[in-house]
Amino acid sequence: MTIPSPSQGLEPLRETIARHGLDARKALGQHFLLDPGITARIAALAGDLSGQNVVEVGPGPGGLTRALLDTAAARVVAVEVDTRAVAIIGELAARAEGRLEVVEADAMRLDLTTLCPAPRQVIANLPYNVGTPLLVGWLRQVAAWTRLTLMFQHEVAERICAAPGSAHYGRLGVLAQWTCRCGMLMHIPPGAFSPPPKVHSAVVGLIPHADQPDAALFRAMEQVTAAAFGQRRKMLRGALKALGGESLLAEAGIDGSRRAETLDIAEFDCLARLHVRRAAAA
Ligand SMILES: C[S@@+](CC[C@H](N)C(=O)[O-])C[C@H]1O[C@@H](n2cnc3c(N)ncnc32)[C@H](O)[C@@H]1O
Repeated sequence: MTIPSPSQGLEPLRETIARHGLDARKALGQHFLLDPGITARIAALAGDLSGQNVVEVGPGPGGLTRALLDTAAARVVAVEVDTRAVAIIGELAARAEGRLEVVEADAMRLDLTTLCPAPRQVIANLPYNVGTPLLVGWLRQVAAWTRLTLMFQHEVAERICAAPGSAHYGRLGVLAQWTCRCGMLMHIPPGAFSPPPKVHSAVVGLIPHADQPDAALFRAMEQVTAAAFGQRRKMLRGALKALGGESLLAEAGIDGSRRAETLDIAEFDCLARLHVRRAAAA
């Protein structure tokens, strides 16, 4: 016997969108995925979701939400700021036998970890305009998540996964790779979306490391990377002047004439730990 999937028998997404007047708004970064083949592939990239609670940010008309309900996830909590989309997800929730909850809120102002107990994951096709600040916020307490499977514009995905020495390597990549194992999982061309964006997109997977920095160390890493990459053409002894410059670098065993993009994650880790220790001793 085949068990019907929760999304079987639902009206096509284009009809749902038209019925609710959900014309895409640029200010909300609305580019919708309507192809169930693509949304199923994204849901599959998150791995086995049995027993996991999933937070989806920005479900829009619910294409990815439908795919998530078709997995073994225990529960899906969808956070959406657009009232029109909230109404659509509310209809879907009414058919989902308690497995879907919709929260009308701005994800930038919400602590997502309060929405469901662990084990939990974030899976989302993020609005381009707030994707980076949302990710940095989640990295601050990333131990709360089993995994994050997130779609960004392709250039942001490249920055998250960039290796030292590459053109895309910078603050975002250091923060992400310092706290998580990061991988580029899937490329998605503009034509897959309605309406199509001007840029390509990519799905990134982030699996938190077992050891995580405390809040003070994370703040120190934000300060060190902001200073180092804020003036990336400068030698580190100049760029890190306000944080101790040559003396900090000498204690870390790093040549002050190097530039930020040549430092690997372990070297940045060393600088952040020294910065915390020096700040505590001051
Ligand atoms: C790129 S669309 C993705 C929609 C849907 N997940 C899909 O794949 O078709 C981004 C969604 O995020 C929502 N959104 C934008 N800013 C948001 C915010 N600050 N908090 C919550 N949702 C937001 C938009 O309304 C939109 O539904």
